[in-house]
Amino acid sequence: MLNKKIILSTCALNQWALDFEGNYRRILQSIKEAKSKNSKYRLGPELEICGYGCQDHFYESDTFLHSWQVLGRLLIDPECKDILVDVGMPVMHKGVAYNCRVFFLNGKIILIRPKLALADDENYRERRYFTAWTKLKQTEEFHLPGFIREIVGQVTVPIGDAVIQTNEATIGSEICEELWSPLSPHINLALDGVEIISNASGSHHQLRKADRRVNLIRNATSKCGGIYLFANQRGCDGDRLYFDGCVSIAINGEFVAQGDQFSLKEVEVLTSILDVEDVRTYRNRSRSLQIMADKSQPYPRIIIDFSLAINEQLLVPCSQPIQWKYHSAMEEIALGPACWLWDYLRRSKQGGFFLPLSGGIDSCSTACIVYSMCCLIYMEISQNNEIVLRELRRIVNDDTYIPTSQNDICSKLFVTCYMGTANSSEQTKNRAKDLANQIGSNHLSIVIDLAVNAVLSIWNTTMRIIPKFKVNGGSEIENLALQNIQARLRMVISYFFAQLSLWAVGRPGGLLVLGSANVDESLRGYFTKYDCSSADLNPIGSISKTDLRSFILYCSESFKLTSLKSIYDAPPTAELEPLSSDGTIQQNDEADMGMTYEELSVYGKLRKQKSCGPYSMFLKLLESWSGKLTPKQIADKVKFFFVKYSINRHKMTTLTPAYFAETYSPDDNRFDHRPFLYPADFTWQFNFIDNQVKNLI
Ligand SMILES: Nc1ncnc2c1ncn2[C@@H]1O[C@H](COP(=O)(O)OP(=O)(O)OC[C@H]2O[C@@H]([n+]3cccc(C(=O)O)c3)[C@H](O)[C@@H]2O)[C@@H](O)[C@H]1O
Ligand SMILES: Nc1ncnc2c1ncn2[C@@H]1O[C@H](COP(=O)(O)OP(=O)(O)OP(=O)(O)O)[C@@H](O)[C@H]1O
Ligand SMILES: NC(=O)CC[C@H](N)C(=O)O
Repeated sequence: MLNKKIILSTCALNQWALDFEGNYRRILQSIKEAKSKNSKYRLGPELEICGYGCQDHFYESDTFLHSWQVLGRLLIDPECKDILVDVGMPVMHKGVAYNCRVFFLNGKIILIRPKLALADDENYRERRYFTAWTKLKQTEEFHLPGFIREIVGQVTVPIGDAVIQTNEATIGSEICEELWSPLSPHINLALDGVEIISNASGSHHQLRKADRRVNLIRNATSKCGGIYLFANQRGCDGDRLYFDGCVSIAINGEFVAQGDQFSLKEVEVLTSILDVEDVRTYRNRSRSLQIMADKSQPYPRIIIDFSLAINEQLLVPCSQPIQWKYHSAMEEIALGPACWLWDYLRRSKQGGFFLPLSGGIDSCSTACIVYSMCCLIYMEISQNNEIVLRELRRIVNDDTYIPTSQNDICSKLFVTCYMGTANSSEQTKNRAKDLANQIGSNHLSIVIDLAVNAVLSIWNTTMRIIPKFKVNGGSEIENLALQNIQARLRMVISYFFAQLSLWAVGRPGGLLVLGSANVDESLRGYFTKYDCSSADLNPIGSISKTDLRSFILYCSESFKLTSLKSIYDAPPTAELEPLSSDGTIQQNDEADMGMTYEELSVYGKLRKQKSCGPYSMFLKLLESWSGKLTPKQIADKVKFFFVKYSINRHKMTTLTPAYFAETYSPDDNRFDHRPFLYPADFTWQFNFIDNQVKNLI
């Protein structure tokens, strides 16, 4: 009986750069799962064999060799038969490295399809390692490595911009960035009658980005018709990025399957049953498409005698359209960094986290993210996720451990520590303690004055001149030095406690130190270099204070952490200067910085997202602030920001590796490449602004 219903699968895999063994295991599992659902085609993420984030390891011939070896194992595996498999790996052809898809079926390689448009902006550097294939709609012969020739019995296979024609439908690739680029291949593929477009991605999480992906896929398939499969990596594959799954299947502008964005599952396979005739009918109803399709130049077609349909499926209904469900930005902050921390923790083989908890917004947000990680672990274990339970048992060094709640997990994985000095208040100490009690962390409250005084007496006995706080008559430089020694000693003490805390309770290993400097503090340089923020990892390093404040409110409601209410209401303070005689806090972040966090957020976005130098920032703010401030006041604010930003830019070179979450991130290691020695008086730029101000008076 004529049957045009086909079964297709896509997947999200938690791959890890250079973990060939684990990557192989996850790929194989996804193929088995796809087959168990009767699927005839399985698509996986970009560069899934070696992991997307190998970076400069793509210069190493080993990375290519081991990728071929993994492919070889897949080719001979009986589990990989009777299904068209589409895997991602780097391939070198005539001495040129390409980022490729390799299609294989029943032990034979069908096609190697290199990426046409490489990702090179923001966090991506693909052109550093790969070359884009520019020979559109052309193929060449690829000479297979010797040990692969022996497995497949082929000497060469086609490499290039071709499509695969099965018995029912034609499949074409559009690899990740190709969807985001202006001349996306899906247009030409659709015009040439390709019904199935498969997108293998290595696409990272960014707050509020999911809808861009969804819109791109929806637009592509509603304009051109077609079935679209989106595969993606998920998890931390060894760097600051979190790849966020969101795999999906769409047809003719509607989604029929949606995968998780954040999850601790290592393998997720989505399968749909779709009718190819629906694509043809949809396209046939668009006259303009038909006229353009008539003129289309054909792709080279690799024809295989293979059916994507199975007859028994005739009575099974096709997958139906679904409404795409988005996470709110606050849920994204709670879930993305939590999943990233879990991957980092288990892969680093450490015993948990240590957090200096001050009772302020930033360190409390970090604590909430760790708590969110514990909730996810508990949920997975409750749903019988054996891998997560096995990993947790290994981390807590107890083969029989069965967690009773998220708080129970928190008590094993998380040490929080309030480190008071003479300048700390009872209020912040109690806030830290209350939050720790509610999340169940193993909380310490220590006093570090002994250490501060020890350093001061070394100075005093050596130099015989005693520095004083400003309130006691000291100068600016004395005041800063006395603050910085407290902050920096907290860092030294944190690492010491992190190293010994598990030893003290008879557990092996150590803890990872968490830092909690936010974007605005980093941008303004309002933190001490190598203080408590110089940690192993920072989950909130690319999130602004304004987003974190909303996050604290969100957590107080969704995790029922009532102690967060008073943390939200308290004005941010460093508590590094003396309290008043009645114990109240004198220091205030915004007064110290000379600007509000709200203003900083605006400057941060204009500087990075809108690429504003001093003059264009002045112009933009003139538009939005002119009702409440004079041009001179706006100019002064802009100049003040740029001076503070530029004299502190050197601090970005030592920033703790942070979860990448936002495009206003100032992280100079990957995302925001700028000098760290600036002509901070910006004479030319500021004079120009001043002249404009004169014209406006
Ligand atoms: N261009 C440049 N390239 C490389 N290094 C440069 C440099 N300019 C100065 N430096 C060096 O930088 C160092 C000064 O920077 P740093 O030691 O950070 O000290 P600094 O920036 O002077 O002071 C730290 C600031 O952070 C504030 N703060 C607020 C809230 C919390 C915390 C906290 O830590 O908990 C701190 C504190 O109130 C103070 O305003 C000096 O060693 C100086 O020589
Ligand atoms: N008393 C303290 N005990 C433990 N850690 C502290 C203490 N004070 C500061 N820290 C650590 O140093 C980091 C930087 O301090 P900072 O005052 O900038 O931030 P915060 O207290 O978390 O938040 P806020 O800016 O809202 O006060 C904190 O995030 C925290 O990890
Ligand atoms: N790997 C890629 O090609 C990434 C493409 C795209 N810019 C993204 O962020 O998803």
